[in-house]
Amino acid sequence: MTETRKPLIAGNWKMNLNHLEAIALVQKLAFSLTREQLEAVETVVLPPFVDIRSVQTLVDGDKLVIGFGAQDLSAHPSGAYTGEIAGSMLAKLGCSYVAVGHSERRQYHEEGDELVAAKVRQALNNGISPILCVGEALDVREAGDHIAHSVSQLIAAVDGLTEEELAKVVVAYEPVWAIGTGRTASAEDAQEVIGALRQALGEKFGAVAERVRILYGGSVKSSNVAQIMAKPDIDGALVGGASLDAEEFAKIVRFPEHAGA
Ligand SMILES: O=C[C@H](O)COP(=O)(O)O
Repeated sequence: MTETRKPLIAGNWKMNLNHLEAIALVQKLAFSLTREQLEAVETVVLPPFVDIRSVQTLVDGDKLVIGFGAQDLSAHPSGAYTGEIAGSMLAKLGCSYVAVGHSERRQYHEEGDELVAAKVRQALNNGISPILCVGEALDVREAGDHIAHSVSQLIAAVDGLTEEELAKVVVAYEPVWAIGTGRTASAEDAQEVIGALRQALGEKFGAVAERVRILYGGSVKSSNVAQIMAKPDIDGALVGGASLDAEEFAKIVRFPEHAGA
């Protein structure tokens, strides 16, 4: 974490919580966090598509300083793509962020680098910041190829962007072996890869790389977030399981207060 990039904690709910449960969780979150805490650490939830309208109504109605977004979007702007959701639809709902290339999409829906790049493009075309997920599976890490693999996924997805567009992208390094397993990468392991991602962006795009926020994701909890956030290139966390519990998620957002505890 550095002074120049605002910390971002994003909760990816995955396929959990209906729209009523979504309202309850966001309300609890708003009660648990002060305006100062929410201004110090950008706090975002990524609910399932069907919850977004309800979350938008609550956030707008109560003027909450909580952002929201989606977990995926179509690579196409509109048309005959049954079941897909366009970036323009998410923008109309007030989404600020959308996860792109999550390993669960790459693994279960066979999303490759080309599709992920097209989704990044659609997000940016609609004024939404993609949270671009990259990261290696266990076999790749054991072979020692984790940096090359993650850098390659990153560069494939941002190739062709302008510097101004890149500045709006959020990157999330999520080693697949740490997702939902309770096995967190050490802060040093996360910094190693995230530092390499920033360096690769610097080599390709120049100084704007210092403005890009790069998050860590994979079994982040209130008990480990502070040590992860202490690393210089890590600007936040993409939280899965722990974001489904409002109190635990609020504790993660309050990481500056329990740093060193
Ligand atoms: O998008 C979030 C990540 O996949 C991390 O999930 P997790 O915190 O449940 O390990």
